[in-house]
Amino acid sequence: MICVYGAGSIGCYVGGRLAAAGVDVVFVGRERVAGEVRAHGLTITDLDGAKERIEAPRYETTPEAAAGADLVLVTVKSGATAEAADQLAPLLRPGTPVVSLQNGLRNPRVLRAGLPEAEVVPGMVAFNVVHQGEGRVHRGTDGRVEVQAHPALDAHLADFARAGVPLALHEDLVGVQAGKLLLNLNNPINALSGLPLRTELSQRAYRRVLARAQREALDAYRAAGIRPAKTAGADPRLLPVVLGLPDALFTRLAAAMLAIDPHARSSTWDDLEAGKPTEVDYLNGEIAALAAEHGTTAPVNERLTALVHEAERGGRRDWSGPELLAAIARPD
Ligand SMILES: NC(=O)C1=CN([C@@H]2O[C@H](COP(=O)(O)OP(=O)(O)OC[C@H]3O[C@@H](n4cnc5c(N)ncnc54)[C@H](OP(=O)(O)O)[C@@H]3O)[C@@H](O)[C@H]2O)C=CC1
Ligand SMILES: CC(C)(CO)C(=O)C(=O)O
Repeated sequence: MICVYGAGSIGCYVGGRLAAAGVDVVFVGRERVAGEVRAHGLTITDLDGAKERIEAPRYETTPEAAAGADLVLVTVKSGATAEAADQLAPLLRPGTPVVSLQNGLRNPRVLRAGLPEAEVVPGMVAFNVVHQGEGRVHRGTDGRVEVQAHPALDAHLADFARAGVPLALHEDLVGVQAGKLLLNLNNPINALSGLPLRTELSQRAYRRVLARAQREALDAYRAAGIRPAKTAGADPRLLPVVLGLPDALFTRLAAAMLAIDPHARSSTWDDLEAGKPTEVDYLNGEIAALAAEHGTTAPVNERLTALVHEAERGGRRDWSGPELLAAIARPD
């Protein structure tokens, strides 16, 4: 049995694809989602027009449903990882593979600390998923599920491939996570803009904010000896340059970056919209922390983190690009 622990957008999508392919999946999550799934089943769609239905998925709301799982996919937001590990620790057999399918850099470390007897495997989801209510989850971009190669996963690879969510294996995921984080530095910008991702990224002023956040991240990575992998098909060092191009040129040269469902938004926007704390401390906040650890600073990422915390407390979520560009240039 595969357990999806923290089944929201990503968990329902990946677990739903597996369940639709006949894999034995148990979803563990909140009553809010369980109620939807009980009433409507689970419907999985994507930007290519695919649609799958799971009439009666097994969606449970207590940790005990994870007991004895052969594989656990952790899909809680980063702030809930330590709690998830504490809940899973007494329930899993030693050696159970536990894959973190989360953004940021530090979740695998947190899981290892809380689950010393499990085989924790770093992973990452490169595509966007929107939870549309009534048990519907929609993949709004292309992208793969990336994981670190581990023998404990071998028995499951065929299931993921058959389900249409093949695991892309890497010898070392740190560079892949660091590359993905460069894209996730856009999460607060998107959330603060109040716009869908495609509309936001089509505007140069927002992209210039992102480019600045990425330059700080690249400096912090260099100081920390982290080599980010190719991201969105590009050398990470070129990303800020491409983002800074005028709109007409960007639209032509970086069409792949705009191949996003017109309604898709960042998971940080989802959290603000739902009135929940965001993951920003594990995204832009992680870059600020990494910079500080290595004796430099990342003021743009610090400022974006602070603005998202203000938004969590009811602050503005309708920043225009030029306003945001001015705000990151200004000290607090
Ligand atoms: N959504 C997206 O497009 C993408 C997201 N990601 C990453 O994937 C990860 C998951 O994101 P996403 O699916 O959007 O998050 P969601 O908030 O949609 O889903 C996580 C779910 O887990 C629940 N949860 C939290 N703690 C527990 C617990 N201890 N036991 C059971 N359930 C729990 C949450 O409930 P509650 O909210 O009540 O705490 C929530 O329903 C994040 O790291 C995110 O950054 C990566 C790529 C794209
Ligand atoms: C796919 C992407 C980059 C979309 O913003 C994401 O990871 C998120 O929303 O958290």
